[in-house]
Amino acid sequence: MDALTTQIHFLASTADEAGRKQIIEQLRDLSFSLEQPADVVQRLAHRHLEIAMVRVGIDLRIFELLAEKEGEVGLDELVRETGAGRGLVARILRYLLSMGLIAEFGVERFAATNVTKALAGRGAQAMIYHNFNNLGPIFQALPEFLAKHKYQDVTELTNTPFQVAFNTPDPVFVYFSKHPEKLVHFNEYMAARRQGMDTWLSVFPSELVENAKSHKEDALFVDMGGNIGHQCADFKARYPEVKGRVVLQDLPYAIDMALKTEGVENTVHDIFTPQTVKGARFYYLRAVLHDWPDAKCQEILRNIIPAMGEDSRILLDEMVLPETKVHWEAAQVDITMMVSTAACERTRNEWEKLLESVGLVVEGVWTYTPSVYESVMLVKKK
Ligand SMILES: C[S@@+](CC[C@H](N)C(=O)[O-])C[C@H]1O[C@@H](n2cnc3c(N)ncnc32)[C@H](O)[C@@H]1O
Repeated sequence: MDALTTQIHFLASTADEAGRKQIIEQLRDLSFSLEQPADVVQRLAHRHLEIAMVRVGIDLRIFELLAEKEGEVGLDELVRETGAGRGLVARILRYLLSMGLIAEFGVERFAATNVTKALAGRGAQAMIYHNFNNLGPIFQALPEFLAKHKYQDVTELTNTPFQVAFNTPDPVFVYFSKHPEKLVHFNEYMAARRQGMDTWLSVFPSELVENAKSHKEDALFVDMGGNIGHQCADFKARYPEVKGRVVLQDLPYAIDMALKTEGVENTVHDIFTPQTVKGARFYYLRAVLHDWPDAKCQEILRNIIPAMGEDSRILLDEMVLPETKVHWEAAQVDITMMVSTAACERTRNEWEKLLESVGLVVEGVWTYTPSVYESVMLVKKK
């Protein structure tokens, strides 16, 4: 077994990202194939507990305390640093260890693993908080919601498990506009989620940006629904010399928190109103259309088209799902979109149909993540 493990570690260390993910999937399937029915139940039935305990670990800074040290950390030190009860800390550590989230070196001696270090990161922590605090109650409401609606497609923005969970008639973004404090973690996660990883900027042909015939006063890049402006900042950093305005657009609650990046204009704009920046080279929307059902996407796109000049292109930075064998990371985001905004992730066919319905066509697609199929689509008027 040890020799096999060494070999697998070697294979993974020499594989590219797609290969590494494939190894993880094969090992998962191998592990599942060894399970008896009782193992399956034990693995699945306590899934809620895992994220609750990870949140507790984050609240107590356990992952950071372990990750900050090079070597082992004793139970007494963790008790002292967290200020929590000794018995409680010991039980939390026992659970985290049993789930493979930290390492143990003998009695009451603990250390960080690569998983611990990941959970010590701000972006990962923000995602855990958002999923536990905001998505948790929605997932809890899902089974009864579906039963009540006789398992029909979820298509109405104001009739999803989200409204049940948050006891509101408002659609998600209206609700969060009124409760911006609930989105702090989400915004932080959105900003951090691709740090150090490939983004659309890694795969999109740079000549299409560099050859833009922009003047200083023309708009080069308009990031619609750009949240707090991390994509604008990345774009500016990647193309510091290219002339043209870089404009961030979002709702007031996001713009109020926006980064102040030199050369980026932070502006309030509602995607359901006509685009006011005319003739921009690129209207960029990342993970925006996946928040909306088709009819709403059509509305968003129809509000951009009149502003487009001959050279204008829409850049959709979204998942493009394959027709078969969708990876679980993508499938879980698809369900998350359904339960909160009656929206979905789309296949290439579905994207093309949606775009065609408003007179747009896909000119090119560049994919930059193997498991979630994140891709940038270059879109023009027909
Ligand atoms: C899933 S987030 C994506 C954020 C950003 N594009 C990214 O990829 O990091 C969707 C964004 O759409 C924004 N949004 C929602 N409704 C909007 C509206 N009516 N007008 C403008 N922005 C909106 C939200 O505030 C949020 O920042």
